[in-house]
Amino acid sequence: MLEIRDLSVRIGRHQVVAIDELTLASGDRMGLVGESGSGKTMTAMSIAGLQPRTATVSGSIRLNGRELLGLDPAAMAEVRGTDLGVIFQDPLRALNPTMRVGKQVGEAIRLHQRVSRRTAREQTVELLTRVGLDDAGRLVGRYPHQLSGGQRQRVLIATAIACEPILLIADEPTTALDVTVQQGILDLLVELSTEQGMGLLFVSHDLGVVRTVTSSISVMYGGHIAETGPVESVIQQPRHRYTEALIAASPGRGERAGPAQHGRRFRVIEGTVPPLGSFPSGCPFRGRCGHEVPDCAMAPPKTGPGPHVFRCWNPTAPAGDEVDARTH
Ligand SMILES: Nc1ncnc2c1ncn2[C@@H]1O[C@H](COP(=O)(O)OP(=O)(O)OP(=O)(O)O)[C@@H](O)[C@H]1O
Repeated sequence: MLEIRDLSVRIGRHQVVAIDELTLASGDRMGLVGESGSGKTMTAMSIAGLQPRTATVSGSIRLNGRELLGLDPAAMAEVRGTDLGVIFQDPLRALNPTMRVGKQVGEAIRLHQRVSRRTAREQTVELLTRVGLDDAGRLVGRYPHQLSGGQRQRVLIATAIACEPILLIADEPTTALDVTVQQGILDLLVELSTEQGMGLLFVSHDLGVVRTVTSSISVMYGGHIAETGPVESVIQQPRHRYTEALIAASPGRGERAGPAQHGRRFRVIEGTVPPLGSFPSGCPFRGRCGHEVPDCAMAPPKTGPGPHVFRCWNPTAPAGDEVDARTH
């Protein structure tokens, strides 16, 4: 459904994206992960034709066989109103502050279907209810600033899926939201993708979040794709040194951070190990910490030889080692 080949994005003399190949099958959900500045957003924006004016994009981006690169802005806007939906981190910026939310969603519906304003209004309420907004009938009359962050993101999702796109690009859609509403939005994206057979390209720096949403991961590093694969095999057996470092930097080895880890215990052990990448994947201290859990979350060191301090998630750790995960 999405086929990217030889994609290059340059800003001035600086090449910020260089992707040989990236593909997504119909209805699949892929996470695009990587540290800040690795080129995730620039890749996502280039697919949607929303890259900065100063950027030069070349190569090939095909959506359902149709080449997107080279389309004029009007044609690209039409693609965004039909086959492609886009949602961003900051819904307040993406929504029109001067227009009631009902009208914004209604316009997105009317872009796609020739229906009367009245029908569009009815469909708007249905759509807002579908994205989990209770009392949609009342919310339609509000302006974006009169909604909470979570409600705004749901409105933006409703706008993006109004045209029943075949691909939804979601760039850090929950990063700006309170942790208590994040999971609801993530669940909604998975649900919509499954129900509508909609592909999802989910951009995030947070492996834990990606793990709960997507089935595959592409790891970006310095504008390149370092590796691609099913989400669990990339996390459990990273092939690229950079992926290992990204996992190490992620709390609980890709597990969700925040309340989900609250109350879990870990032991801190120290030791010297060879430089990153030169020991086999898995825990170099397996056995020494006194437990053998199947998914030992021992994180490899970030760089160089030790000594390194390891945090070992260990559900059977003795009472004395109990630590609140959130404070570490
Ligand atoms: N408008 C811009 N003008 C010039 N350079 C830019 C612009 N936007 C991004 N860049 C550069 O392009 C590179 C890739 O940026 P991009 O925003 O795609 O990274 P990212 O992986 O999405 O990071 P983050 O997670 O912080 O959003 C970086 O080197 C960044 O400095």
